[in-house]
Amino acid sequence: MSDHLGSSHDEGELSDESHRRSNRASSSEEPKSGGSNKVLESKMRESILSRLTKRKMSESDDDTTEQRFSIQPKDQQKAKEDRYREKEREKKRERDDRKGGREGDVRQKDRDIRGRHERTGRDVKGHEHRHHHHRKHDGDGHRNNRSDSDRFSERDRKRDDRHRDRHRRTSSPEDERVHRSPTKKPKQGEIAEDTKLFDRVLEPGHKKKEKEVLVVEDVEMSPVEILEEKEVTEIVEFTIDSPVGPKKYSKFESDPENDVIEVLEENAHSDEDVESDEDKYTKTPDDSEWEEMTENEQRLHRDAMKKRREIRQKELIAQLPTYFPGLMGCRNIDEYECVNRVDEGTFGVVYRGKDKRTDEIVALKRLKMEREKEGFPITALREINMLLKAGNHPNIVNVKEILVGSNMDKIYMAMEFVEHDMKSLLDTMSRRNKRFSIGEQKTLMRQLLSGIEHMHKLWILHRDLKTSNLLMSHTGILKIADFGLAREYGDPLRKFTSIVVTLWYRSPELLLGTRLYSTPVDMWSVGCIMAEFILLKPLFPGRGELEQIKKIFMELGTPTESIWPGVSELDGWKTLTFEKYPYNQLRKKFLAGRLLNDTGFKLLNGLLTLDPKNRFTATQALDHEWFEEEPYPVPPEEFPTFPAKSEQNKAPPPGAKPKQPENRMAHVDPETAKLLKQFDVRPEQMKPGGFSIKFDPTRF
Ligand SMILES: Nc1ncnc2c1ncn2[C@@H]1O[C@H](COP(=O)(O)OP(=O)(O)OP(=O)(O)O)[C@@H](O)[C@H]1O
Repeated sequence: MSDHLGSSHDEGELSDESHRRSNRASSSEEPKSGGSNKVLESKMRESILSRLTKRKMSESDDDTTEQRFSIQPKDQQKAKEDRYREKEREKKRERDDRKGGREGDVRQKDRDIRGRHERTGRDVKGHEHRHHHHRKHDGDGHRNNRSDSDRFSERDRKRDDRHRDRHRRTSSPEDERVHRSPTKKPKQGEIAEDTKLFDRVLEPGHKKKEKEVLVVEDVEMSPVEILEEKEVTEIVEFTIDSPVGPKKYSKFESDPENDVIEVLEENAHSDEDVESDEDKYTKTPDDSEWEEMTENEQRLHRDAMKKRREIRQKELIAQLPTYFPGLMGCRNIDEYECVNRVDEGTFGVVYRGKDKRTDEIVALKRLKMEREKEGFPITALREINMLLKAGNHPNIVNVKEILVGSNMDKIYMAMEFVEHDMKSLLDTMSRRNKRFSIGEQKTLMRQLLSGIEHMHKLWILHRDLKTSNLLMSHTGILKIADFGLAREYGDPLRKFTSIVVTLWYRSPELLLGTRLYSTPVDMWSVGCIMAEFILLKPLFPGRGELEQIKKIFMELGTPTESIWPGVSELDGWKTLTFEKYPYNQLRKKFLAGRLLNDTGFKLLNGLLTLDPKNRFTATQALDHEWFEEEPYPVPPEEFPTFPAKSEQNKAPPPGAKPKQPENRMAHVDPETAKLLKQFDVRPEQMKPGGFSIKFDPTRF
């Protein structure tokens, strides 16, 4: 052997040189003829032999350690194969010994096989080749050793020791890190390399390492070479256990559990310096190994698998996203039937709807979304938010739910339906030359102030109080609606826009451009509304901001620093010059006390105070003596009832024949007709009482 190696070594040096030359030739020059090909072939052969020799010299004198090249002397190859067969038989006998009862059969089988081969003159190469292939693919040898150290033959141990020494000499520190099991100490009779296959699987950098695998040019696969080759780093296939049995993953397949397994294995062993008996069984055996195991080993494996499954379960649970149980889904608008359209304001269309489940009548306000390009409009969000916050009061309209339409740009707010809006009511009364009694005025004012006091206590500014945003039920209950401009305010005040509140109800400080304002802006509006309750028409119907402020100063007098400290600091005051109007002409508007007595006027004056700091708060107004004197506020239920405009387009009584329904439908465009049908609105409901139900399919 050493002779052979020595000569090979010499040859190898020469071969190396010729190999280099042949490489240059093959890379830069095309072979000119068949003769040169032969020369190249022989040079390559020499080169290979030289590499083989070098390797053998540097690594070991054991012929079984260098097995990757099949170009070997035939007798040497034969000798190896014989040794391999013998060793296999030995192992088989050991296994059979353990199995006891099966010993005789196996030996007989072994004899049979040997006899058969002798008879046929064939060696067991085919079989061994398959076996080698199998081993290469699943790291069988490693697992056999790991699962039962007794299976090591004396020879195996010696060889592994040699191999370990060699590996230590040749491998880089990084390789050592990769090959050494970070969590296990090798047991006596068990070598560290035994764990390396799975260590590589579990090693976070193993995939990277795979790329560094030495490519072995096997011209002819030898069964011996792979058995002995402990340095094979290419993991072609590995297994993970599952409750239904081992599962195989090719390295080329995506392994969904791979990452988890890595973590689990690390976790499972990180705090264990000493390998416990159980650890040996955490690696899943393949089918044949499983069959070879004793019952006890199988039980230990099952326990270990169970433990691993539990850890894996915990890991997976820890990866689940946070669940937010507070969010409820919205019902669809289909759950309601549209009875009729009530009105359209600046921010939305309001419909009268009926809950199909409960028959409850509600107001469905469709929030305007179409101008919103990015996400849910902030105005709609504010309105929902503020109403949900403040709506739990008898004088604030109550929101029942939020509904979605056919898509996300159709959002509806279902509110309690309130039959009248104050503006329409006042118009009707004015037309009919009717007025609220003083008791009724007091009732209305007390309800309004009560709702506002509640709102302000919640730090909410309405910022759009006006008669059209006040609703009145058949039972005389006033409700504040339309929180589309409502905002939460704080202390200290934040700057808000001054372009809020419908002009006629806008306070002088807003008109003069202040951005630091608070509840007094609402109280000014309340003063305007109180006057409108009495007069049945707006108090300051300006046609523009300038006219609006002028009208106010004409009635209440142009303020000075002594009347309103700080007025001269306001932007509007600085830029405009106002005519000096004499102090407070308002009383004249109320027919010198016939429409409002002195006490009532004091309240009105307190609300319409120019200086916001001196303006009445809702609580001050509620405590005003006007409410304490006669005539007292009337109970709401004694309020007169009025025909509600929003209900005027009722369906005729059941059984009544619709007048020319076909003709009416004929004038409706197909889309509107479809909607009418969908929302159960009969054609005769379309134009009653001067009301026109105009469905806009693009909006609803
Ligand atoms: N809960 C309700 N019950 C009955 N009718 C209602 C209800 N809410 C609103 N309405 C009617 O719809 C009209 C418009 O409603 P709302 O004021 O909320 O909409 P808007 O678009 O904010 O209008 P604007 O800002 O122009 O006043 C009201 O004037 C009232 O007639």
